[in-house]
Amino acid sequence: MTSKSFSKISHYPCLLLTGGLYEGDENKRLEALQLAVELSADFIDVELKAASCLPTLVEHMRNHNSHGKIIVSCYVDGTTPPHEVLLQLVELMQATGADIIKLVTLAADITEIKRIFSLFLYCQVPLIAYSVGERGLISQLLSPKFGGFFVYGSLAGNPIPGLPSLDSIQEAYKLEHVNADTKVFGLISKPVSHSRGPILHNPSFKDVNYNGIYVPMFVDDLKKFFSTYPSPDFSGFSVGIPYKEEVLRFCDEVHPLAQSIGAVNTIIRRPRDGKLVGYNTDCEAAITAIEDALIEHGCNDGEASLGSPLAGRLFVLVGAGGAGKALAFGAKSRGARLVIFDIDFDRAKSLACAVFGEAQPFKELVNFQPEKGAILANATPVGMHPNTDRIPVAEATLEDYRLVFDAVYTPRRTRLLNEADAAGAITVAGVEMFLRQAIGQFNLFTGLEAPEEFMREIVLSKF
Ligand SMILES: O=C1C[C@@](O)(C(=O)O)C[C@@H](O)[C@@H]1O
Repeated sequence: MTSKSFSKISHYPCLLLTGGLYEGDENKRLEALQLAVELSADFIDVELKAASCLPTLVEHMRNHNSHGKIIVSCYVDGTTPPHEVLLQLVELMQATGADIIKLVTLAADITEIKRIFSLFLYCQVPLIAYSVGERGLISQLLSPKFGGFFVYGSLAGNPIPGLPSLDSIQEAYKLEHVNADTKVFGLISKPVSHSRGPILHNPSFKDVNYNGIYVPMFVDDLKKFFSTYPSPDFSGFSVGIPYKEEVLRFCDEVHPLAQSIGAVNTIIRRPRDGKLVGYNTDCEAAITAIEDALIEHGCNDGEASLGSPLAGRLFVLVGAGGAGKALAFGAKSRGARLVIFDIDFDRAKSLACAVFGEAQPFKELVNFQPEKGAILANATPVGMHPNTDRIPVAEATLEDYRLVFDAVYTPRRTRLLNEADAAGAITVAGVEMFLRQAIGQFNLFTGLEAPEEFMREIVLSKF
């Protein structure tokens, strides 16, 4: 059976079974493994390619009264093979007599990971299975939920794409608490590794004793993603760049505020019917952060009697994408007057039209001189890590703004905020919006009240 299934597998065109990086002599390899036995190793990892040495190794273990376990491992080069091929490979590895088997693939798309998760149902010995690469990260982070035997992490100072760091396994993801009942939440974005969401949401779940995990999901194709992971295990999502607008099409229902904004940053899978319901928590997050800062600085004069310190003020918005739309609708709802700039003038015009504002060509931004007391809001990624020396407006124009807000939150203090500060403006950092939108998401994800002080503490100490 073994040789037959091996020949079937090796005929799969993309399946190259590599034997790790070892290129030396097989006897030397066996000697090293035997030495591991003599040193009382708990686990001894043997490449599938070298599995013919197992009888000798097992004999050696018996002679040394070893209680170590043998892991037979295999790295599949290329993209994750089809389900049947993976199953045959698992069978082949089981047939070596391994105590534990370990299968590693390279994920070209996050949807491939479903095939990895399904292996845990079939394998008769403990299984370690994961995909490396940024798109494969959930295979490791969710493996304790689906039945994986071990999670591998990379050492500090030596990051490996797709392997979580050992620190994050404990500190951020708290994988020791993940089990079959854990509800999965994730940030759908591309790129995704910049997000601080996991550092904030996971400890907050723990703080209120909620059995959930929040993971980065590098998604290339929304349609494929939602059709591959329709299970109630995947209970909710944050939505990041570039998907906040496109994702509306995949929601069964959209909250009226998100619908009028035309952008969703939060999705809940409604437990009673499995429907995906979209919300926007960015809007209130950004606008209340700006309002609170104005009030704190005594700027609730003039038309503030209308209910908001933004009422009647000029609100200059740079960027008319997902975050920009949320800011524009929020500012409009508070009675501000909007001027909108976007590199795509048509996009600026259509947003301006929706909020009864004015669109101006992007090239005018460098010379745009606002009236005194205006608000400037950056909703573009300009200035975001790693391009931290960039600034979306000319510095000379900053002195007339009363308040400058930057939606970018990595770094915490952007060049725009530093320059605005120097020019005497009140500044509101993107982390404040990030924190508030996350609090809104937490409430929707869990149905519980978010531990706001605890979350603020994390933002202050870890961001
Ligand atoms: O814009 C953001 C930031 C975010 O995408 C992140 O990077 O964690 C998460 C989203 O919920 C939020 O709307």
